Amino acid sequence: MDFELSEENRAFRDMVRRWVDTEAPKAWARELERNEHDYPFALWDKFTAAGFHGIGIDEAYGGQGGDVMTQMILGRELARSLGGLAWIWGLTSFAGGKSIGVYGNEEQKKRFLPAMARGELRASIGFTEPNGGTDVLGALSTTAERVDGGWVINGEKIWCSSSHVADYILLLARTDKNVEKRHHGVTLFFVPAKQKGLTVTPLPKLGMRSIGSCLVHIDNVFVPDDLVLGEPGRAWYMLLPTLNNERIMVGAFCLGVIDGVLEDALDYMKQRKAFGKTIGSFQALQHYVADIATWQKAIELMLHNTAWLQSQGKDCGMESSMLKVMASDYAVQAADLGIQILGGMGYSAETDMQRYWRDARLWKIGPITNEMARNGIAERLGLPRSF
Ligand SMILES: CC(C)(COP(=O)(O)OP(=O)(O)OC[C@H]1O[C@@H](n2cnc3c(N)ncnc32)[C@H](O)[C@@H]1OP(=O)(O)O)[C@@H](O)C(=O)NCCC(=O)NCCSC(=O)CCS(=O)O
Repeated sequence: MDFELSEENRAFRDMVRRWVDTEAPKAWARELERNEHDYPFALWDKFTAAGFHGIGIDEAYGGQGGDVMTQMILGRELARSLGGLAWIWGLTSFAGGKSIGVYGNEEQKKRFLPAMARGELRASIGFTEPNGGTDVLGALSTTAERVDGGWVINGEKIWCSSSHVADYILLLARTDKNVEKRHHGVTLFFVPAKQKGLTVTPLPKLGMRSIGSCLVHIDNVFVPDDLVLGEPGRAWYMLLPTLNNERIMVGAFCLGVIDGVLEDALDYMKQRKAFGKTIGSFQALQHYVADIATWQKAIELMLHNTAWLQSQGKDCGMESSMLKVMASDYAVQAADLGIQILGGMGYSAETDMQRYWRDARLWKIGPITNEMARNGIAERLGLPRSF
């Protein structure tokens, strides 16, 4: 059994780590995150220059190639400094590159993937609705009605990150109400985000401030047939690998946050003095960092295993939920301890612990609440459905 990354993956990780330290250091990330109303285009452009938007996109379509493992390495390394702003890269990679790459037809791949790889097309997600949250299917009231040459969509979506600057929204809508099960009769559309009938309103929130999470109101929006992804009515089955992929990506981001917390906590403990000693000699604080390092190791192993399962096309529904739950719970706990270790400076906007805490807190809620993810795990263990 080999627990090491391949030589190629190690070289990629080291390259990204160097890139992050020079091009996207923590102090810059702090500034970018703080500016609630300014989407960080400069960061997007740096990702473009580095070729990161092409990671996970097949070379035949202008991408850099790479599988889920490569994406996880990139996600983790970016989040070490950028925290939740790593989603600026991840969103288009997940909602765009991954989705079109997996269930787009040849014409859609040729049309969209090269532009994404070049950083010329931003994608956003429209799954969740205001009255449902995690209960994405139960709350799905956005409908698409068949018309000549396409569909007319009506409804409302919420928490659509970066929709205000997106070119396309990957949108889930009900196209058939007469179905046996509620996950039947739903369809995925790649909706142009700037078109008439779409109203996008950014919502202020606790973390990842500059990313702009939006309410999207959809009023009689026409979408032509060539922007339907996959087979109409069967979107849920297509989506499952991507939903699991998103949970794995969240695991990678949480691990990156833990890396950043541990690095900053150790630096501080080695230089800060109190009661005539460096605080790193205090046993209570040593226990804190020992716990953080233990969580880091456990999540790393789970992340690699789950990403590997998905890269092999194996079922990872339970593992991706387990990873997401454990990684987000521990990332928040780690950042909380990080604040404690830095004391007043941990609470200060001049250091990163508070930013890591605010960003990681989201991942206990989204893309699926940890409570619902645990319900799913229990169900897979053979227990009756609890909701
Ligand atoms: C919580 C839910 C799983 C509950 O779903 P339902 O009760 O409505 O449906 P189920 O009967 O449980 O499942 C239907 C069908 O799918 C299979 N399934 C479900 N989950 C998985 C999985 N993880 N991996 C593989 N297969 C799965 C299940 O076995 C059933 O299959 P059969 O028909 O029996 O064969 C669901 O509502 C859920 O997952 N909710 C979370 C949704 C989510 O992840 N949303 C993403 C939000 S991201 C967003 O909004 C944008 C954020 S951004 O930053 O812009």
